[in-house]
Amino acid sequence: MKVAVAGVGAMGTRFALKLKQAGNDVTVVDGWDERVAALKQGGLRANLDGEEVAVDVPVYGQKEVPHDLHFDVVLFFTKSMQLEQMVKDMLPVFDDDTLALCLMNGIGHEKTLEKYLPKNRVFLGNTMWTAQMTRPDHVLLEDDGSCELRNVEPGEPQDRRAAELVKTLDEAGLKARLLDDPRYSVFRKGCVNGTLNTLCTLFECNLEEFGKTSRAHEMVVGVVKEFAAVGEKEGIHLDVDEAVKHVEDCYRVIGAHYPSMYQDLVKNKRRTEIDYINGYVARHGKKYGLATPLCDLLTAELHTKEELQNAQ
Ligand SMILES: NC(=O)C1=CN([C@@H]2O[C@H](COP(=O)(O)OP(=O)(O)OC[C@H]3O[C@@H](n4cnc5c(N)ncnc54)[C@H](OP(=O)(O)O)[C@@H]3O)[C@@H](O)[C@H]2O)C=CC1
Ligand SMILES: CC(C)(CO)C(=O)C(=O)O
Repeated sequence: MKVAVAGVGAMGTRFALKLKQAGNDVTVVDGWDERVAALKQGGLRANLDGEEVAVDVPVYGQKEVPHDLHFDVVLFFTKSMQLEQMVKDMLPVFDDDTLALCLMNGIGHEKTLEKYLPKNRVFLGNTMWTAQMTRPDHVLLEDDGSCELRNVEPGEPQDRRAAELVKTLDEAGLKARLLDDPRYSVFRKGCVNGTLNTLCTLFECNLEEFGKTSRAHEMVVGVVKEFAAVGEKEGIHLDVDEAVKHVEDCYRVIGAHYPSMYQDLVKNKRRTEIDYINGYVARHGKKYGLATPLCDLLTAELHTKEELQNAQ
């Protein structure tokens, strides 16, 4: 499959590397100049499950992608606030049959994609893999994970193409699964990020350390209930007990991981994706007349921490 990975930080590198190693034709695109220069010089370099690997792929800066390239799929892995600009910059390479796949954290990304692309070419999901930039030229890829996706609009040929995408990702060792409802999956993943990313960033700890604290369960249940209430208004009937279990399973499966939001703010002094996670629930709760006190407070606290850290 001909794949462009648009946004090749930590997670984009995991997907690009694995897809390339499995024999796909992979091109990478990024907007961070230092990263692009490092990729052009040394390729995709990572510690992948304890082994140092370096793989050469075509690399383009976000503003210099040749318009005559063709891809079967563009896989978006920017930060949420960078997605819209990346979609606009990648539009010239979209042919009539190019698919857009977004597995990023955050709720509502399909709306951004649908502003620029026909709905039947928008594919959505999420990933439970972990990844971390160690330097602009190197990524750490450890832990077990998975990913899941589906076309947002049911029908052919997109149902068939979703199955093809899942097969390609799965054959690359990315443990892919075809979803029934991608928006359900995004809300369910939102529960993981709205609890673990946000709270581990505030408390500056990893998942396992947070999970061992005495009030962790109470906080997780409270936040998940707010995601479920907003989801309900948007036609998503989240199973709260199952979503809480999904969150709490992370303490065991990827306990040593510091969530991507922690990496952004605590490690790199970067702005976070909070407005697309708890912030989404807080904003939409207001719109639907629902009280979401925990998400309101967590969003305000994260922004305050960004301000105190002078995050860029
Ligand atoms: N990492 C993880 O474990 C997981 C990540 N995800 C999701 O995947 C998507 C992509 O995230 P991820 O791969 O973690 O992103 P990264 O943290 O690797 O970075 C993405 C962008 O942030 C900027 N940036 C990051 N670090 C630095 C730095 N040290 N100095 C300067 N700029 C920096 C760059 O963009 P620019 O310079 O243009 O601002 C870069 O292209 C997100 O939606 C995330 O939530 C999902 C599951 C797990
Ligand atoms: C790996 C996981 C699930 C941890 O919350 C994540 O999505 C992240 O780090 O952003």
